[in-house]
Amino acid sequence: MASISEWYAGKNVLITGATGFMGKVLVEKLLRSCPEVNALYILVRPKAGQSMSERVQDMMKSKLFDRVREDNPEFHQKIIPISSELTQPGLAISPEDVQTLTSCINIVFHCAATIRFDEPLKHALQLNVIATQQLLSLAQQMKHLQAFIHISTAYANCNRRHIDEVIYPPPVEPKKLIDSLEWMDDNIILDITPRLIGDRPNTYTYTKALAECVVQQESGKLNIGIIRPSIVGASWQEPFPGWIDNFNGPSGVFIAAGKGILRTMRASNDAVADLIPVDVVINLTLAAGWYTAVHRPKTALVYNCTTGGINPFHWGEIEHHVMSTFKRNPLEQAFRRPNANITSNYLINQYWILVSHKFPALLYDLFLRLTGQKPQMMRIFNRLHKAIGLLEYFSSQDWEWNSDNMNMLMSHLSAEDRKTFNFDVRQLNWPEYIENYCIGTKKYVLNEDMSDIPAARQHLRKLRNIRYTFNTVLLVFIWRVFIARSQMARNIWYFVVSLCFKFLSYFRASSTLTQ
Ligand SMILES: CCCCCCCCCCCCCCCC(=O)SCCNC(=O)CCNC(=O)[C@H](O)C(C)(C)COP(=O)(O)OP(=O)(O)OC[C@H]1O[C@@H](n2cnc3c(N)ncnc32)[C@H](O)[C@@H]1OP(=O)(O)O
Ligand SMILES: NC(=O)C1=CN([C@@H]2O[C@H](COP(=O)(O)OP(=O)(O)OC[C@H]3O[C@@H](n4cnc5c(N)ncnc54)[C@H](OP(=O)(O)O)[C@@H]3O)[C@@H](O)[C@H]2O)C=CC1
Repeated sequence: MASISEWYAGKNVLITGATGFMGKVLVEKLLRSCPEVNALYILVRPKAGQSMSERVQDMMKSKLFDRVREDNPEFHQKIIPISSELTQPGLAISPEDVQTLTSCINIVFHCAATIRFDEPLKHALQLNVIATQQLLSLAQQMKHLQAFIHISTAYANCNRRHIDEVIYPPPVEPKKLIDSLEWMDDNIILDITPRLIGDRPNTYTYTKALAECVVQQESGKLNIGIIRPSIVGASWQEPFPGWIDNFNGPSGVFIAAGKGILRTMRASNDAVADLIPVDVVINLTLAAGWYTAVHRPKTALVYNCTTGGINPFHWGEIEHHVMSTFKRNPLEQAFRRPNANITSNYLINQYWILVSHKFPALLYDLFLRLTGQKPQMMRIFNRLHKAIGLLEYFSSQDWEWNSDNMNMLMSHLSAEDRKTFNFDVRQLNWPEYIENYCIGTKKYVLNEDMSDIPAARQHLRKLRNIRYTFNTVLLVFIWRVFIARSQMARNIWYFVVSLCFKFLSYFRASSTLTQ
């Protein structure tokens, strides 16, 4: 049987969400490990004043593509951007492009989605569900299509504790919801959203569950695979360790902790931190594409792509390794020395928010005002609290995912494919991974230079001295207020001093006797 890269040789691949975090890694891996692939058609929209082609040019220039560029400087010729806005009817693809896609595509990877937890329901539905529906209709017209791979999330069914590799009944019939929301006013939708999402924490997980159902309903005669990654983090090995380019999920939390801004967060020390490296997810996705096309399973196969059941690591351990990495490799211009703690206790967390977040922010903003600058720290903390508030649901509890299909897929790979498309997370060394992850946020998200680490360490020493000075001043102040003004405090103070004196005299006398 042909190896995975042999199978991709000569194939035309359609990718949605190719400008996103996972999409980019998918494009890079395909070009690097399947160099004979014929063409990658990517659906891209213009954004933030940049045209579609400018965005694709920028993407190809990024560091992520360094290894591909080295192997094949002409790699960009294999990337064919197609203008598309997924929220528009017909995905806003021109009739000529539809013609091209339906006549040549062999495999589709659907990565595009809105992953914002606070997305209004109507928009999340439009992108995560209706766009998926439209893409499936387009796929039905593709004459040479061999597989359709949909990227879902392991948290689509996070209202269950144990999650099997099956498509669960949807919380509501997607078509009925689409029809109802079409005529409803935005304010009414906002009001009924909590009732609709029920025991799911946000519109993201809710619409991703509906999307899985749509994939099942609209699949017709297509060969379908569904990948459900848990919390996707920086790369483990490929194209180089620690690659990450966004603030999503844990990355933003790590950065905020490394900058000394985040001091406390609600999370359970003992809960499994189900992080999965992005290269693992992409290797599994490509292998699943190959398997789906070659073996044509009778029903859509779901792959839970998680680490918790295979090689568990906990939030408490993550906290320890993140802090120790950022102490050794500090971020530039930290606000305070990194010292974040997680706790599952609501009141303790609120106390530390007050003492370690709000109070320093107030002081710093006061300092900024006094020096004629614009106060900004309180605003930053408010945004941070909103973001971590949305993540706490995932860091405070455990889920169990069945991963039989992931194991089954691995057993079908040749020894060579298992190396090239490695998704065996038993080999993952967590402390090393977390260290590379944190360094990756420094290098690739914040674009900080590793050669500036001595200066960053010097800055941390300065912050430590400021803290010591501040604590000393505070102590003297307390002395003045309480000890100097109250007779009882003075008595206690004299009692403590005389006790220390007696202890010292006793210690001196006994050490003279033993000589
Ligand atoms: C040591 C402790 C260990 C414990 C550690 C526990 C970790 C516990 C993780 C659980 C993780 C679950 C993950 C579920 C698994 C999925 O299924 S994955 C899907 C993951 N999705 C996400 O993570 C999306 C979550 N994010 C959101 O929903 C929205 O970004 C938020 C949080 C509501 C914020 O919205 P917003 O205030 O409108 O801000 P947003 O537009 O996103 O960003 C504004 C700007 O701030 C920047 N920014 C965002 N965050 C930051 C930041 N932290 N710092 C600096 N800048 C930032 C952005 O880059 C952006 O810059 P510009 O592009 O404007 O230049
Ligand atoms: N990141 C994670 O931790 C996890 C992600 N997933 C799933 O993986 C997939 C990819 O996620 P990730 O790469 O992190 O997400 P990103 O937000 O990084 O990427 C989303 C992609 O979708 C595209 N997109 C969004 N809206 C539109 C639109 N209206 N028209 C055209 N394209 C659009 C974006 O394009 P543009 O650049 O133009 O905005 C971008 O390419 C998603 O399906 C997500 O649900 C699952 C589990 C965890």
